[in-house]
Amino acid sequence: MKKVLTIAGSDSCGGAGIQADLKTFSAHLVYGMSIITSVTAQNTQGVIDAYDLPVEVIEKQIRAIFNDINVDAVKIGMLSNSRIISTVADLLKFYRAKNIVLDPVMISKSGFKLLKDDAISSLISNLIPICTIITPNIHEANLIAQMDIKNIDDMKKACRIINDLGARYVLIKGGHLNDDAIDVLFDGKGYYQFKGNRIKTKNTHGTGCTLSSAIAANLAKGFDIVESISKSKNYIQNAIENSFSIGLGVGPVDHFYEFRGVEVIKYER
Ligand SMILES: Nc1ncnc2c1ncn2[C@@H]1O[C@H](COP(=O)(O)OP(=O)(O)O)[C@@H](O)[C@H]1O
Ligand SMILES: Cc1ncc(COP(=O)(O)OP(=O)(O)O)c(N)n1
Repeated sequence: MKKVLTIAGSDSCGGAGIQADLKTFSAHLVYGMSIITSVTAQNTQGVIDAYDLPVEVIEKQIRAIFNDINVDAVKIGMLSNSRIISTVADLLKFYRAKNIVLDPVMISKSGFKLLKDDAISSLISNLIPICTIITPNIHEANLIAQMDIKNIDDMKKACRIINDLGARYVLIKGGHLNDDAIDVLFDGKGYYQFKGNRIKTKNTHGTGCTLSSAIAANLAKGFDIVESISKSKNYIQNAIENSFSIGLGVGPVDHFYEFRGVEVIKYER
């Protein structure tokens, strides 16, 4: 059994954060473990507040896992401030963690800041160089690459800039652009596009968390990066297709797994 760890915040309504990650791990038949960094009071209408755990408590959780268990992949989600970021980065380096998937969570869909403004530089200098893959959405990629992404060509350019910051693989998600939901991967040499049909729904709570956790699960299982993303893209497509309303606002995606394959286009540099 492959063992996958999420280091992220708790979402009380269960659609994003730790809860989405663990559901995704279970659906991928890997054993899920969790380090909670922050507790959010959150529902389908938005994030009401967030309470960070002391770094000492986060450190103890990480040491408890790595001192005992062989971790096959790590997904990183909400780390809200620079102290938490540097603590997590130092410990992952110390334990030589492998298959690190960094979802650089910055702001919820409802507009609540899940990462302090002054911590973005710490994320760039401490976490990007140690991750295997970073999975920013358009907004996050804009802030990291200092760009204003409007189309696929801009996504490719931002991928290159973020790759230069030290991320081995960069996957920029196109969920927030119009038209098809196309995600762009840069592997340092060439580009791949992962194409999804845009699904007309308001229920997209937890899409980013789910995609990054699925990638971590697939990397843990031994798939290469392109296969891991392809399978995960298929998973999120199904999850959004089956999303549903549970409250008055943005409902969660669901966690079914059915592999149908996805169109992948490879580009030379
Ligand atoms: N309406 C949609 N239809 C199909 N795929 C979507 C839709 N919205 C987002 N996605 C996909 O979900 C994944 C998460 O993307 P995104 O929503 O941009 O991330 P985040 O939750 O971090 O903002 C990506 O693969 C993206 O292409
Ligand atoms: C605790 C917590 N972590 C991350 C998010 C962001 O989730 P994401 O899938 O990127 O998008 P939304 O859920 O905000 O739509 C979160 N909300 N809470």
